[in-house]
Amino acid sequence: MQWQREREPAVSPLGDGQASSDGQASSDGSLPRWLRPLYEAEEMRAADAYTIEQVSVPSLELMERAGTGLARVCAERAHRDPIVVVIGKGNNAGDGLVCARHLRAEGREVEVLALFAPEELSGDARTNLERLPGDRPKPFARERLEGAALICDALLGTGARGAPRPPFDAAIAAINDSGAPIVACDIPSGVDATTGEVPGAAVRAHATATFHASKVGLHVRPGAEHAGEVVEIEIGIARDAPRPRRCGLISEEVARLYPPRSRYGHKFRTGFVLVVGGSVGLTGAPALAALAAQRAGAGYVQLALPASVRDVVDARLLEQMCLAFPERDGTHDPVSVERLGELAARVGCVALGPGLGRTEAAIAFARAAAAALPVPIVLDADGLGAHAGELELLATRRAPTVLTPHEGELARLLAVDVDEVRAHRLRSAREAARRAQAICLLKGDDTLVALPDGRVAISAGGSPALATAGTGDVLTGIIAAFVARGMEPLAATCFAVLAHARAGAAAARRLGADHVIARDVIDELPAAIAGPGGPAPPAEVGGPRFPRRLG
Ligand SMILES: NC(=O)C1=CN([C@@H]2O[C@H](COP(=O)(O)OP(=O)(O)OC[C@H]3O[C@@H](n4cnc5c(N)ncnc54)[C@H](O)[C@@H]3O)[C@@H](O)[C@H]2O)[C@H](O)CC1
Ligand SMILES: [K+]
Repeated sequence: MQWQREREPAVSPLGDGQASSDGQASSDGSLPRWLRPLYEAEEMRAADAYTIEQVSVPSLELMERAGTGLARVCAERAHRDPIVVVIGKGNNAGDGLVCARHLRAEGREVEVLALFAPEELSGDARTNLERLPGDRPKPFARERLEGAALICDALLGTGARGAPRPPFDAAIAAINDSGAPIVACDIPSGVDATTGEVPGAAVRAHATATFHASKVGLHVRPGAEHAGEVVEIEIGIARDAPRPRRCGLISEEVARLYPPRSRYGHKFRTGFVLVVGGSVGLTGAPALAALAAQRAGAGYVQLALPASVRDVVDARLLEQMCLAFPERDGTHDPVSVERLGELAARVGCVALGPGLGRTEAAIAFARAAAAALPVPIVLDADGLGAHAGELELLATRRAPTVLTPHEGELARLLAVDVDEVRAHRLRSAREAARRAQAICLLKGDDTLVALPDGRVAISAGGSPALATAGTGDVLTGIIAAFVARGMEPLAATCFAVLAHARAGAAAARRLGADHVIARDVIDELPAAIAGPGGPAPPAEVGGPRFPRRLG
């Protein structure tokens, strides 16, 4: 298995192994089927233009459907009147005007507040201004929001670039200050639809009615925190219009790629994981990663530990094999890399880094081990720290690499400030993936899984209970197990993110989100991996196999 590089056979980390059997496009740079496509602004514009030009659907018709759906979402959420629709001057404003017309037609009291004079509106928006029955829009003023039962934000949509300029910024602040429920038209004004970045003022919506399909920016923080509930509105975009190629939401369908256990498999073949880490005082992390790997389906799990901590870890683990390795300053000695390489030859995946420590020896060891190991690795925790500012070192590896940083670790890897990563999560994850020629998983409720070619899988999240110590080690163990079982690295990483989130949510339901600890997440893994339908054993392991008698 190799990364796609010049001069090397093109084997995509997206899962060509499944491409033929599952019919999943991947090697051509499109998204696999188990990612639910998310649109960037430019991709949505292209799909829009295709529908208008190739299928001859008038742009006004698309706007009509968009505004009709938006009105439904507003009506559902406004339990009294008046509803206030605030408009800018582009097509987003046009959708808002259609929405206002439909709400008035239903007998709702609707006030339209405009930032611009009618002659400044775009063509379709102006047409819909002319079609608006009743009162004309009033110039926007903060006081006019007082008493609003609901505000519809139709200021800026996918056509916006950069921080909202005056007068948008002040209007956005006033909308947020009003205290009224807010429904955003397509995207909360101020959120970048392509990146989820929020470079200035941005509306904090309770719900977003987004047209055709969801946008990237509604699922990546900080934009995701502004979106509220996301409602997709069908507007009749042509079926064969260009589809997104860069980002998608990890869907339940990825679970189908989890390989069934063969009746004839022995413990090594059902997934052999080696956890390399541990140091004096840091023994829990490798133990958690190892336990998680085995619960996630690895048939055999070994731990390579510095000699003096071996017995400590061994006393906690029954099913996993703990090996003692040469030690320096309480952690692994770089001299042991050669032995590690020999050991790893039979291994399906190495989890490198949990509890390794940050001494000079640890750093030298992690770098040498990552460079030398000829098998897939998941690099976590101190294994990542050892590569701070040196991501390029990983690009020469000959087998897949998965990096699993949180924002602070990614900042150190890229040698930038953590605020920079926080504000540009997509860009940062892509940058690390490109420089390391690796999969870069950036943790968060909106976990991002970036590939070197810029494609990104995004987690739908929903598991705040995972914000507790040790859950990162658990995630590392799950990824390692899935890779060791033979899943392609991207599918393995994404399914691990999904299973981890499901397990965290299940543990929270059982114990309360504040009381979940990492071990509880491991306990929930079997059900989380099996999914809502329960485990699906392949026919060949469906029960005892007795010979059938004829006659
Ligand atoms: N298929 C669809 O999804 C459909 C979408 N529709 C709606 O159209 C908008 C996109 O419309 P567009 O006219 O391209 O852009 P906007 O309405 O977002 O506004 C652009 C407008 O704002 C100015 N501008 C840009 N950036 C800034 C800034 N930072 N500060 C201030 N002003 C800015 C720019 O100059 C323009 O004048 C989409 O979101 C949907 O709501 C269709 O109606 C139906 C099909
Ligand atoms: K908007």
